[in-house]
Amino acid sequence: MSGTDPIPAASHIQLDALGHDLEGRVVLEGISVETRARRIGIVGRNGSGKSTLARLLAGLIAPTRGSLRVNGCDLAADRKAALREVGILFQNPDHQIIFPTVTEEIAFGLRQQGRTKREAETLAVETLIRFDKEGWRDAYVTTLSQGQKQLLCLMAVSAMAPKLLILDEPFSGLDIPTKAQLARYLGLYHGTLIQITHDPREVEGYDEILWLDQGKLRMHGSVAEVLPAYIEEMTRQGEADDIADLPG
Ligand SMILES: Nc1ncnc2c1ncn2[C@@H]1O[C@H](COP(=O)(O)OP(=O)(O)OP(=O)(O)O)[C@@H](O)[C@H]1O
Repeated sequence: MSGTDPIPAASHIQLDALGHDLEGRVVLEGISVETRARRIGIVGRNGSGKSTLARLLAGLIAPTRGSLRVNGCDLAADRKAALREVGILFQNPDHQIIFPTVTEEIAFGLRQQGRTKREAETLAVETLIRFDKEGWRDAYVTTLSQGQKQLLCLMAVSAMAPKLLILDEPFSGLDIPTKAQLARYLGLYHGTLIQITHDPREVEGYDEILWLDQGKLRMHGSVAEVLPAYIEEMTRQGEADDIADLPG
């Protein structure tokens, strides 16, 4: 990637007694957090509510209870603000990509932000150049590997220049070299980053960690405060056998 984005101010995230139900089940409850940290990790076991919190933070769903603001905006109510403030990368790029070619895919988000067709295409090409991928301009998405598709998603979201980027385990299915390469591209994103993971190693260098446990905020603090306690608890739970338990 050549060139870097200007460094924006850190995002202000405010969650106040946030709760969310899915199909009548409480999935998140009583989450209160205020932070301006630049690198935030959200850790927790499978089913602890991490992806639901990511979707709430991106304004893709509205909270059932409480409130959520990013840079003062209620993103679920203000679609324009959501497109300006937040980008999200999902685990499966096939759930994110909707256009047949690389340039069309990158241009789509820019069109959603209100740019003209010509502006969107110009910015899409500029983004490809910034990532040293100009050769991908007319490539068909079906010809890309999973890692390349994730890079396309990262380019598409970067083109929109969100102040907050949420990663919902986008690299979890990729091999180690592909992961490392994508992490390098990601290192050049200078906005606020929230990474969802169950693997504490992925967020070791982060500023703050939120630990979700069965839909509740178990801990919020520095890496040094939260990760050792999380690892100890995960090790303890690994020695038990709750995999057979079905939700009540
Ligand atoms: N559409 C849905 N309808 C009903 N329940 C759901 C739905 N999506 C998720 N859930 C439930 O909500 C809970 C939290 O799910 P969520 O995907 O947010 O957790 P997660 O921490 O991201 O899990 P994982 O690490 O496995 O992705 C789980 O018990 C899940 O079964």
